[in-house]
Amino acid sequence: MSVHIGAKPGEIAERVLLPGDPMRAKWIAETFLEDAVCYTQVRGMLGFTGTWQGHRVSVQGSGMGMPSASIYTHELINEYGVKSVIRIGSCGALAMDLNLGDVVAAIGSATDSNMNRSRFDGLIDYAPVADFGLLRTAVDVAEAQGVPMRVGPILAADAFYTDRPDLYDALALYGVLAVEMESAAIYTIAARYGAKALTILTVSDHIKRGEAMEAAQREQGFSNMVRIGLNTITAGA
Ligand SMILES: O=P(O)(O)O[C@H]1O[C@H](CO)[C@@H](O)[C@H]1O
Ligand SMILES: O=c1cc[nH]c(=O)[nH]1
Repeated sequence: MSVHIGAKPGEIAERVLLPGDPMRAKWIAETFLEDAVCYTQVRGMLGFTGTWQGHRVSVQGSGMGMPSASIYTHELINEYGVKSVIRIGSCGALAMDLNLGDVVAAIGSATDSNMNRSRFDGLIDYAPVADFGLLRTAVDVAEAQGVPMRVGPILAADAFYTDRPDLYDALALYGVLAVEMESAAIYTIAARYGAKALTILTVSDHIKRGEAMEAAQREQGFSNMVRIGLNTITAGA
């Protein structure tokens, strides 16, 4: 096992979906995967391996925020040989033409996190971006599924509750679609260690309009996103 994942060598697939919420990992494993087996319960951050249409896939909770997501991304790639990860998350929309339940793929991720500033001594504003191949596949998969998927930049924020909504307004002026809390770290760590990463999100809240999804809406919206994630990560397998 690694420090934070209780799997034995070989128990985790090379392709991993990464929801923030460990209970979403359980729901995905139980709802979509065949023969799913739980390989870790360390800190309650559940992980499962099963098959999707005959292809081996794992789904691992990554927690909330970049410090937590960094730990899981680092250990999956460096301790378990994971080659590609797709974050499957919820987000708050900034763009006025996004609605609750819409699916967003993050081409790149602005961040207010200090993690990358300290990596580059504050001298470079590194641009965390999605793997182009995964993104291109996801666009094709979403189209084939008939699910409209918006592709654009997002913000990975350290704080869920912000004192600076004016900064969100400014980011929206620059085309930033939505806010979540992990993508910049996942993109950066995947790039650093030679793995592929993508973030696909469902709009659970509209930050500017003050709207939030009902529980029933979440399940349907999240199902579209999970199928896009599974079909994308197993494409060409
Ligand atoms: O739905 P998940 O994947 O947890 O993602 C979003 O939800 C959490 C905040 O409620 C943060 O982790 C944010 O990024
Ligand atoms: O508003 C939101 C909704 C989901 N996730 C976030 O980080 N913010």
